[in-house]
Amino acid sequence: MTNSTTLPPLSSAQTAVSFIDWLTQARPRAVLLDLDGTLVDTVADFDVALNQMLQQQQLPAITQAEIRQIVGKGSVHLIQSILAVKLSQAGLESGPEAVQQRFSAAWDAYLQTYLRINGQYATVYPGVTQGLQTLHDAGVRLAVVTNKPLALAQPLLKVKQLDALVEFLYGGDSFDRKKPDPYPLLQACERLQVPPEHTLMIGDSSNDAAAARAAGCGIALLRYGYNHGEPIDAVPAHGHFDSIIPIAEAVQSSLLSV
Ligand SMILES: O=C(O)COP(=O)(O)O
Ligand SMILES: [Mg+2]
Repeated sequence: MTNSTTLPPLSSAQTAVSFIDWLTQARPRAVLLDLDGTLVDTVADFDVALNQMLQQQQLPAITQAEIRQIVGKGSVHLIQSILAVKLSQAGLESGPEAVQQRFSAAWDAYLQTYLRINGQYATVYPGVTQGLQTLHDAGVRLAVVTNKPLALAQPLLKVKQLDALVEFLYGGDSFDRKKPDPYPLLQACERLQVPPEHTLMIGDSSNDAAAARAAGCGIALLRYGYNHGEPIDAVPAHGHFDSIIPIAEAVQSSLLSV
């Protein structure tokens, strides 16, 4: 079997065929959804919370383009990476010890601001509400599996009125392991009582793809998200899409066909 990292990039035409093939055979009864870069464009919220923290730390500001490259591996990774980059840009010691020294104060400042503004500047991507409604109406079970901490992810889903369509949410701190580890996806499948081979993960990054692949789930990737600043079409998946709507419609059709 070919290793995922050695698979060549798939063209859109190839992935469209392989997605239909996967759907025909899997007829998915559950869909797991990533949050940042998939359901909600959260970069503008991150912008406010991170720059408030950096100002307090007397470090250089961060741009939204830089944020898009770092989001997706959880908040601890986010703060640590940004402290290292900005300490270095300021010409200060930026090794792990220097980062660790500032981490606690930076984390507190970041969370305090984020909790206050959560969802105010972030926007739900076009097609998300309609796509989730289509899946919900087709009887597909929905859950969110994000690397964002629960304390931020839960209120965000509520404020964006996406919580009614989703049965539950696992955050980056729900378990000891987070994506790209398959563990949170496997836990979600177990709770939904749908086996991974009948479950589709919809995400925006190589993290989501790796977790889904290791769990044995199908994987559909969205091109509008972050993917750590790398081109998403180079990440092997069952399909690459510009909106959740065609994904939801294809899932719905696979369940209707005999
Ligand atoms: O790292 C984060 O905070 C967000 O990650 P997500 O893309 O898994 O929602
Ligand atoms: Mg994401």
